[in-house]
Amino acid sequence: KHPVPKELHLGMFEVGRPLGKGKFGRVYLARERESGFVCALKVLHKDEIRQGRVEKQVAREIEIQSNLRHPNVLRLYGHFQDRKRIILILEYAGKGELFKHLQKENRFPEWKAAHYIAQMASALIYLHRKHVIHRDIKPENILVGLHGELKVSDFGWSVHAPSGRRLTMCGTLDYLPPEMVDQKRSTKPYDEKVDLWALGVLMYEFLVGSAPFEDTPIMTKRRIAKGDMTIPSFVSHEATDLIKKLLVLDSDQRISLEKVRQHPWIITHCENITKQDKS
Ligand SMILES: CS(=O)(=O)NCc1cccc(-c2cn3c(Cl)cnc3c(Nc3ccc(N4CCOCC4)cc3)n2)c1
Repeated sequence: KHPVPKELHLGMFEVGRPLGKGKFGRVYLARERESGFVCALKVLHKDEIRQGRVEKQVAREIEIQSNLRHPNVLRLYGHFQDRKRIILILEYAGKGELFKHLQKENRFPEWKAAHYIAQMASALIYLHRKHVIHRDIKPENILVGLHGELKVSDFGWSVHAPSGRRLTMCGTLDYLPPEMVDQKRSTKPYDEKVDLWALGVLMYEFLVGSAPFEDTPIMTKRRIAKGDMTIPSFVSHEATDLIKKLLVLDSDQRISLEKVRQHPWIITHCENITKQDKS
């Protein structure tokens, strides 16, 4: 067993391999000495946070995520800091980034996509009850637990894989709802219904393997504002029906999360999930 270099020990933790790295820091596998508890440590560098002028956002994201308890929301157990760094103690998601799984499989079979969408609907129902709007639902911000369960993981901090990610990734427009794309038209900046639109984009991407409005940045904005997308014929009628009820330009007309969970497409594929999880 190779000794972990001294400087990597953060007091009570033994720090393991890096899991991912990005703009504001790296994520490491770690184990808490006393208990042997395995977790992930996200190390944020204070000077980079200061440069990025995102101190308030970091505080808010920590505040939000530490108060959340849901099987499909990645836990933030705590955080601590030393002179140079802020370290977040996060739940370890045993199967890594959903984005990687989607990339490898191209697109998911309908039963798997339905299970994932049902879990996302449960997570969003929980978040919206706590008045948290995720605002950034996309495969890159979702991790997979050891038993294949989804974990909404990014409350403001996207961590990028060491390996190449989709170029459009940083600041992709694909998931933006019309009310945020089309400034003049937007009466209210946005409310929790932006997560419903994003859930529709996510469902489309799971089933088709690409986002519904994927195009050049200019064209993507135009197509989102018009809801200009085509659903391939290999997508089932029930799935097509649900996508169309989520990707509705008028946010007030979008299907509710409760109705998503009761939709025939979800029911036929997730007999047990919806009954079990009444949270
Ligand atoms: C190439 S990749 O799949 O490793 N992606 C790199 C990457 C980028 C950003 C954040 C993470 C990340 C963050 N995590 C947090 Cl926060 C909690 N658990 C994880 C967490 N867990 C994790 C669990 C397993 C794996 N493996 C599984 C076997 O195949 C190689 C990847 C990776 C990450 N990963 C990983």
